[in-house]
Amino acid sequence: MNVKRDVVITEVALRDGSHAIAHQYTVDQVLRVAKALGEANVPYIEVSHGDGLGGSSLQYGLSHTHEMELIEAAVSVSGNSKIAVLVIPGIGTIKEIKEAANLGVKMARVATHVTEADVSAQHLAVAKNLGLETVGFLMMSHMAPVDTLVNQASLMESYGADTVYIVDSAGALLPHQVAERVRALRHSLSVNVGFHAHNNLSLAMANTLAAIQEGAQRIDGSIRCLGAGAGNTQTEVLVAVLEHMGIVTGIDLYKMMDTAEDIIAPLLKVPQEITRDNLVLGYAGVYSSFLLHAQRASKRFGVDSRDILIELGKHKVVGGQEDMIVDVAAELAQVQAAARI
Ligand SMILES: C[C@H](O)CC(=O)C(=O)O
Ligand SMILES: [Mn+2]
Repeated sequence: MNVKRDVVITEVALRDGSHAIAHQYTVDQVLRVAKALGEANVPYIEVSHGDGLGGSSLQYGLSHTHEMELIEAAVSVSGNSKIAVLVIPGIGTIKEIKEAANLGVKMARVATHVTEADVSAQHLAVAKNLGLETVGFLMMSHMAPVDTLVNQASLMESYGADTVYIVDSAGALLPHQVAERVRALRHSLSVNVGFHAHNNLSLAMANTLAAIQEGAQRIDGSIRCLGAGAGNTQTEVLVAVLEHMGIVTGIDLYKMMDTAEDIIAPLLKVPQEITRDNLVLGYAGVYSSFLLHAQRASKRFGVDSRDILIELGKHKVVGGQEDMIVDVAAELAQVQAAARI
């Protein structure tokens, strides 16, 4: 169905949601989810390991099924919806972008830490040459002042990004901070501005609306909130809210609600909630995908997972430093044991 969309939504449950289920998606699950999202007329569906192409590893978590099999499955059933992939340079390589493009992927989102846009140049250029739509994805955007964010976004634009995203990886931004960031990018860039929220402080919807009100044209959502930490902006809820605001997404609300209830909910071992650990992710400004790693370290070293997350926040640890979680937990265990003597 061809419809003019005011806001273009990328559904991320099959990528960001992979963090929440420890990267255990099966081909059968992806087939069911991607088919249903296609029937609901979702414009873009992102499929990859939670940490992007090439993420399956001991450091980030081993996938149940190779992501190229999942991508191929999604492409085969998604109808008019386009399949997107995420890639973090250094974790994913040019080779994987080419492989994904050969499988029929239409959009590549190149993600870097908010101060490291320069490492996206090569990956964006390759994706563009392959004819893919390109997105620059500035993770942990709460960690940089607005002028730095603008500089980094401009770099991504100069490398060929068709859209640059402000990514609130920790779910730490407040609505007025999102508004000022989107406003600044809209003022300085000629390309689209996007926003990706996490719901750790229960602000994903408010932040997303603030972004849209400031002119963000691309928005991420995850159906049933299936994303890292407390998940992302809940797609089906966003579709309903935007419909009330007269903003056209082109997505079928009833089909999304049914998919959330009948296909996604049964996948979840526990509902996506703002648990105390998720709340601390937002409160301490920690990368949402660190959640399961910190919980594992908590069990291993007998340290409260909240203490680990708060400490990681103080260290200003960023994506790619997952090994620091174990270091921090081990150190805390030592300090706490010494304090007990
Ligand atoms: C690789 C990360 O999970 C990307 C993302 O969704 C975020 O930073 O948030
Ligand atoms: Mn995310």
